[in-house]
Amino acid sequence: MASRLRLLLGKRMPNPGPEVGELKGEEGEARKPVPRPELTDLGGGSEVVHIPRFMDRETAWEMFEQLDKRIPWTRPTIRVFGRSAVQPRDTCYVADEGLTVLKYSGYQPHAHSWDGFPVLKDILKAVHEALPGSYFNSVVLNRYKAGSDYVSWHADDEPLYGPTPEIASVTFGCERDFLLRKKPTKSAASVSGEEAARKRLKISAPQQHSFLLKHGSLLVMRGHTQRDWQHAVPKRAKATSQRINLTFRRVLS
Ligand SMILES: O=C(O)CCC(=O)C(=O)O
Ligand SMILES: [Fe+2]
Repeated sequence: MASRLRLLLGKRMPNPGPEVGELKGEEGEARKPVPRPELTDLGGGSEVVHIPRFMDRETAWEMFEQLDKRIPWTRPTIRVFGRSAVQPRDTCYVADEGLTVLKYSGYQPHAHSWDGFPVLKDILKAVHEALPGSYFNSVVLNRYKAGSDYVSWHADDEPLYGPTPEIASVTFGCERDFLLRKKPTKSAASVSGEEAARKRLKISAPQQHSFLLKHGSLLVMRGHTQRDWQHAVPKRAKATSQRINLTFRRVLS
């Protein structure tokens, strides 16, 4: 499967070329559209790259099946605002040996070895090929059983990823909205009392961006995105089937 994926990915890489549909063959006939990365500059040194057709649908479904069946999914109890709660999605963690341990919301996931999961090695390889110069050594996996599963607003800003983490997110199965919102600035967060009430009226709603993450897509967050922005996959009543998402990260040594 790895070589098939490589072939598919070899055609699409991130030199912004002409728009889809603009390409012409030698005699001027339209050639097959080339899916190109869509870059969103969030400002302040944060950016998002979205490649909706990173993988072809069929390969992505094969991977979905393997991930669904083979990954040792768990639904751990975590701590949110001082309270225990069952995480509203299944999860798993795979990482190189010897890395600093990951801990979030009072939960320290067991770091499984890549060796048990050839499908993850294939996907990691494809991500590395699609993003020359990037390097990932761990992956957080999430499985959303239906639209009632979600991930709430957060940033993946744990110190083990350093000040400017790059996070590459690959999606399989049911499409879901992925939202980004700007963290409140210090000046807006520190105003209080009456003045705050007055000022609050003038403070505009945080900047937001929304991406529809489809089956076989890749979304990359870079630069200061984790420092300055939060992201979420909210509940969606219309999402009736399973979604699996992999976020590849680099733990610094
Ligand atoms: O499921 C997604 O698209 C995002 C998951 C996520 O943000 C995370 O695992 O930190
Ligand atoms: Fe995240």
